[in-house]
Amino acid sequence: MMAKHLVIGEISNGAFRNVSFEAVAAAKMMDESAEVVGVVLGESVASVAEEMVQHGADRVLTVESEKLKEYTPDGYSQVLMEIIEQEKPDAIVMGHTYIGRDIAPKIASKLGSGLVSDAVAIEGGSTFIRPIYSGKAFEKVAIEEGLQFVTIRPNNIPALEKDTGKSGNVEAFNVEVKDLQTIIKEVVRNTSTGVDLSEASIIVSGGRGLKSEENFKMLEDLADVLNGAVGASRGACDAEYCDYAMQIGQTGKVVTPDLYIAVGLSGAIQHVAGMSNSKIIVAINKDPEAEIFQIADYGIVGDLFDIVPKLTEEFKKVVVS
Ligand SMILES: Cc1cc2nc3c(=O)[nH]c(=O)nc-3n(C[C@H](O)[C@H](O)[C@H](O)COP(=O)(O)OP(=O)(O)OC[C@H]3O[C@@H](n4cnc5c(N)ncnc54)[C@H](O)[C@@H]3O)c2cc1C
Repeated sequence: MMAKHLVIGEISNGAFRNVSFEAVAAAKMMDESAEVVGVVLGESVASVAEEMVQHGADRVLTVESEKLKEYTPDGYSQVLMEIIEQEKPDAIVMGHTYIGRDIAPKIASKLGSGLVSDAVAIEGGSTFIRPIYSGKAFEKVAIEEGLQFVTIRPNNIPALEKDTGKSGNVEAFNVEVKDLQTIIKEVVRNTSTGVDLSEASIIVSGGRGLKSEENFKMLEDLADVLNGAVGASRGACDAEYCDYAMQIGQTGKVVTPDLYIAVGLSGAIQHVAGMSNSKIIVAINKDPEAEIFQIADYGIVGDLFDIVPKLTEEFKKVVVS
């Protein structure tokens, strides 16, 4: 019998987070012949749900309710449990985002299943590779029987190419959302650029070497040219040069962009824990002994106040936006 893989999509600001499509690709990698069923919860999500089909899902179930406008653990777990009970999937895949990190263990415990969290690659369909010890090592976890429940780290498993010719196969799943124990009254979004840090393919990250909040603008200019996002070390956040929402590291966000440009930050172990799996790391630091150079693919030793504006100007000449 054909296996069924449920992929829980995520909407942010009215559009899918890219990890939703990466999760569809992961579900296919786990079993190419499986039926992949997308799930989207939210207030008015039916209009965008088709995009999951265009990225490889066979069909998509939507649940629309004012109560699901913002993520709440009780609202989501109640609805997802009903869908899981009805659909009886062989696997569940979702992003290792703040929602995935919160809801996946709750649902796994309700189902009495295991959970592989934060997978960055899949081998042979049922062996998952995940970082351990703050990214210093990787472990392989094989699921031998029962439900395969996995969260995947954004930006690691490539999404399938979008086929805009595909359409249909979006169904409303009827479920009454019970009264919530948590009511979200307001969401204050505090990000420096339009690009989501955890999904950005290019990140320009600054440290205490920037010396002031005004100087951080320099990084925004560089990030804008590259269509990237701006991140920071905790040193920069503690010094109030930028908001803690931008902190990368052990106690901040974990990122895996294609390009990470570390500017005026020393490369403390707690910072490296959040960015060492970036595909290419470029470090700019005036101290040739700075630890960041030990993990950098390319290093520029010099004064960031000279180098960053020059880089921005040079990239402006070659980057076609
Ligand atoms: C429990 C715990 C959790 C932590 N979690 C995190 C975390 O999640 N993320 C994190 O980042 N940190 C974290 N830290 C803090 C971490 O240990 C470091 O203190 C912090 O990362 C240092 O920030 P920094 O590199 O910006 O500052 P510094 O270490 O002060 O480095 C500044 C760098 O800028 C360079 N510089 C100065 N001026 C210039 C210039 N003009 N041009 C070029 N280079 C220049 C200097 O050479 C230096 O290397 C944590 C610490 C603890 C104890």
